[in-house]
Amino acid sequence: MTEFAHIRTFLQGYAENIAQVLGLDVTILDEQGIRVSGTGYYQDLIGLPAPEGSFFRMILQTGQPGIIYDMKKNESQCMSCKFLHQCRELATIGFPVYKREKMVGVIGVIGFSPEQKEEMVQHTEKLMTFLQHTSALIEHKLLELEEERKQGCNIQEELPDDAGQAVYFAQLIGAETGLSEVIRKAKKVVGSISTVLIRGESGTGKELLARAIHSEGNRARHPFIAVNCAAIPETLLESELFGYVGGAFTGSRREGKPGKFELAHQGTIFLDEVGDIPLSLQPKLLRVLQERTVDRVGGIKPVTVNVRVIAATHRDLESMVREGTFREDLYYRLNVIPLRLPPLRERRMDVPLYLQHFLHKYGTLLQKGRLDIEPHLLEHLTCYEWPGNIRQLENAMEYMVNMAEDTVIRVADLPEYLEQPMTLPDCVEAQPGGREDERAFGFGSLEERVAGYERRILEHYLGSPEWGGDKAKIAEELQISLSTLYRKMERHRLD
Ligand SMILES: Nc1ncnc2c1ncn2[C@@H]1O[C@H](COP(=O)(O)OP(=O)(O)OP(=O)(O)O)[C@@H](O)[C@H]1O
Repeated sequence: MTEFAHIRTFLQGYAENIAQVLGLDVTILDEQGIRVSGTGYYQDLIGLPAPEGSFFRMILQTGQPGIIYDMKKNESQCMSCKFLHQCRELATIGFPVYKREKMVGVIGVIGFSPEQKEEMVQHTEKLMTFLQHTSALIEHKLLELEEERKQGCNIQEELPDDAGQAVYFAQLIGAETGLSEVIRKAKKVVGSISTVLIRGESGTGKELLARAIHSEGNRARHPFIAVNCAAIPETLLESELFGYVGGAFTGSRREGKPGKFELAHQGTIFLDEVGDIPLSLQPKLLRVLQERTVDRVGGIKPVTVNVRVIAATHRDLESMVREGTFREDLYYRLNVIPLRLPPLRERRMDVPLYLQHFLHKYGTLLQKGRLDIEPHLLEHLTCYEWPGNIRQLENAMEYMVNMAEDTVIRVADLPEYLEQPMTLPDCVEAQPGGREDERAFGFGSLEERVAGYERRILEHYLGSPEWGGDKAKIAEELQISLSTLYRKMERHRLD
């Protein structure tokens, strides 16, 4: 774990304040060259490594502050940075951050416009002094944290690595379009203790929204603890959530262990997939929500916790209540502030924004530079249903950027399961600019279009109740052998 792991929220907040006051962009890298905070252009790249050979990496190697006015005229300083020729930075000043003489990161201010550059040239000395002070302040913060730990606040030691990962509403793509309504509501409750229930299909950004509510509220300095209730075996979930006292059961730690509610003290607990909490544990969760006290397994003394609860689920809790698999009282206790994240297919106008965002992200991460998507492919990706929502779209873009042979993403770079949108004439029709021949025949090479058509035929027969999934009969109807049918099904990943 790097030194900055526990102060990411602090660093991002600090970077944003500096950027606002100076009118320049700010970025901070940790000792491994990972961008832990950034504003403007660099905000999208938080969490990603800075390119090898870049100016800030050089500062991490030499430990010396540095200034560059016009990267392209200073190739020696930017060494072998793969991004040199796409670099839009006109002026950069970087300063190392130390903790007791050990370098732990680098902070920099950047100008992208000629006016910003001019400002930086005029005030180089002042900016350098300012960064020096900022670097000292970050060191002070790290030492303070170390001191707190020494004083026995060992809860911090147990926090997962991502507990401090700050997310801001402005970072959510779609914040000004398809998500504006839900974000408007969420912003109203950032400072409240009331329980929030986020609904939405898998991959719609429920955890990201929960993190933004935490990061922009008054608990941001304290932990955000995420628990996926569906991923933890039922037998362990109770002790994971509520902790246990020493010797509570065979194999338990002698000194006992705090549960996630205790770890989240003063911060936020995110109960993901809350609909999967077994009925047997629901009364205990209800008690925490009502009384804000936790009973450790095997314990007799309740522990008071000050925790904001944000829960999320893709399940239909109302039906579960009717069926008796989810307690009604718990449902009402959770559903105080309901927020719904719409699936991508309900906000197609946002899809191009996500495509561009992930193109930029993976273009940078995979050191491929600036990439574009063929215009008609962009249209068809916008048409696709994206059942896995943003997560699926992100993975697809990562695949396509890997496959791209030059600076343009083409049909040939699509993952196989995405060949489907090429055969969605309705969607093309719905798109302004969809050409008549595309509406009739899909798009891509002849082979790709025929394959798409074949897939639709197979899907129809295999899915139709009339044929009842009887492959021998379907093969006969299509006048192919059974083994050919299986081969084609495998090719199209149908089963
Ligand atoms: N609005 C958004 N802007 C940018 N990226 C997003 C957005 N929403 C989601 N993502 C990205 O999509 C992925 C899935 O998001 P997240 O884990 O928050 O979804 P989820 O609804 O909690 O999924 P699940 O229900 O499967 O746990 C993450 O990589 C996240 O960073």
